[in-house]
Amino acid sequence: MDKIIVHGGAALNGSVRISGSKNSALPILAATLLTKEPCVISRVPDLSDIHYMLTILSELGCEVERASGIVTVKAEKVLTEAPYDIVRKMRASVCILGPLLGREKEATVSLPGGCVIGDRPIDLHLRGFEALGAAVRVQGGNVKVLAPELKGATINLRGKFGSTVLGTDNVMMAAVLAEGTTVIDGAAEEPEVEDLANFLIKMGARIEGAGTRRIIIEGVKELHGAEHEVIPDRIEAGTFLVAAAIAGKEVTLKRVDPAHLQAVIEPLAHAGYEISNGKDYVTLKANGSHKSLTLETLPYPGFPTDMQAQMCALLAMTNGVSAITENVFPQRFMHVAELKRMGANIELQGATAVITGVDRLSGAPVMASDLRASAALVLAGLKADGMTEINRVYHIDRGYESIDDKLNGLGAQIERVKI
Ligand SMILES: CC(=O)N[C@H]1[C@@H](OP(=O)(O)OP(=O)(O)OC[C@H]2O[C@@H](n3ccc(=O)[nH]c3=O)[C@H](O)[C@@H]2O)O[C@H](CO)[C@@H](O)[C@@H]1O
Ligand SMILES: C=C(OP(=O)(O)O)C(=O)O
Repeated sequence: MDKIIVHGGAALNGSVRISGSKNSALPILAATLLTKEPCVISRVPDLSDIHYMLTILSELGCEVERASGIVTVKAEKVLTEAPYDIVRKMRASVCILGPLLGREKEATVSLPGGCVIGDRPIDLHLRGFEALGAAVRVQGGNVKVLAPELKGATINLRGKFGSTVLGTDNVMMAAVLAEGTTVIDGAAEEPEVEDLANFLIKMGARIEGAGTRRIIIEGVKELHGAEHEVIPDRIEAGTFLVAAAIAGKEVTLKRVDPAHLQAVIEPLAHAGYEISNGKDYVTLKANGSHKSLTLETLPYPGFPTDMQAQMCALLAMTNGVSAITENVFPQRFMHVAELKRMGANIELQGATAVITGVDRLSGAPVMASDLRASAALVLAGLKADGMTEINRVYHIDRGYESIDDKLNGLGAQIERVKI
């Protein structure tokens, strides 16, 4: 199990290339199950979650090849039951249900449990499958979906916390091969859903409205192979923007889509950071003094829950009193106790973190508890006095491609120690 040691105080300067999106690549790889023909996906990030997804595809019988960011999958024949040992390691494995149901009319995976960011039910996914005509059975920790035939339907995927990203992906992937028209109301509007739809359209699917709250799908008889490049990872990009705000002079993110980053750029600009962008880059200059912020996480195009922990780290070192309310996963505050161990002044009031900025944090041994919490600790360590030692780094490797090398390329002083 590796650990990361961040030596605080080094200024970040220069440019960094952002990888392809984890949260796009995962459902897109699952979607390759929808055709017997080969699919070629490029800009696939080298992450442990991607590795798990490729292992699941192999175990289901697909031929999988991977060479420097390009993955080829040929799903000539597929099994419909995913092995528990691999599925349990990654919650996003639930998104193989939709394509298997679409193609084989049945699928079984183990039910994802909750995780440290909170309860993570899949009731909305299942509601969508049932509306398409599937029977859902939960037994022995597995969920089985089964349909003699899938028929288009009107489905509302809005739950009490808003829509569901992977639920929208799952229902869309089942509906592309259903008979007739499916209307998904209350669909998630995240760019990753639109990216998946664009891939499905290249495969021959008929989909309109992805990226809006209403997606309309006309079922087709079969899909064919296609090539697709995954969109840039807006959460990795947002994380580097916040790193630049914490410890940067001038940092440019390359190969990004600035439109996807507005919810992070706007509050940073409001706080006083100088931010400019071109078609595929964003530059942040950390001149002058910066203001505290009041933020709340919301589904896209709102401020992303996947950026909340990193923003907490920045605001912990920003003068004044800030507040962040977590609406999407109200218990997603595992980073707070660890930031407090570094000297942050943060009080949790229900789902709101009230953060009183301090001048300096001090390095400490801290524990990564989930992906974005770990990223927040690395960012805090960039400016903390002394050494921050982050344990359980496997969390960070789920979602960041070489975060240590990329930050070191900007001037950070980070070591990865193999234990
Ligand atoms: C692999 C991937 O893309 N992961 C992202 C995806 O997760 P994921 O798609 O799992 O998250 P959802 O959009 O489904 O969850 C949003 C909210 O809906 C609730 N909910 C969800 C499904 C359901 O059936 N019932 C229900 O009540 C959840 O508990 C949560 O409160 O979107 C999240 C919200 O932007 C991000 O934090 C994750 O990084
Ligand atoms: C919560 C995340 O991922 P997952 O949904 O795969 O747990 C994330 O990417 O921040």
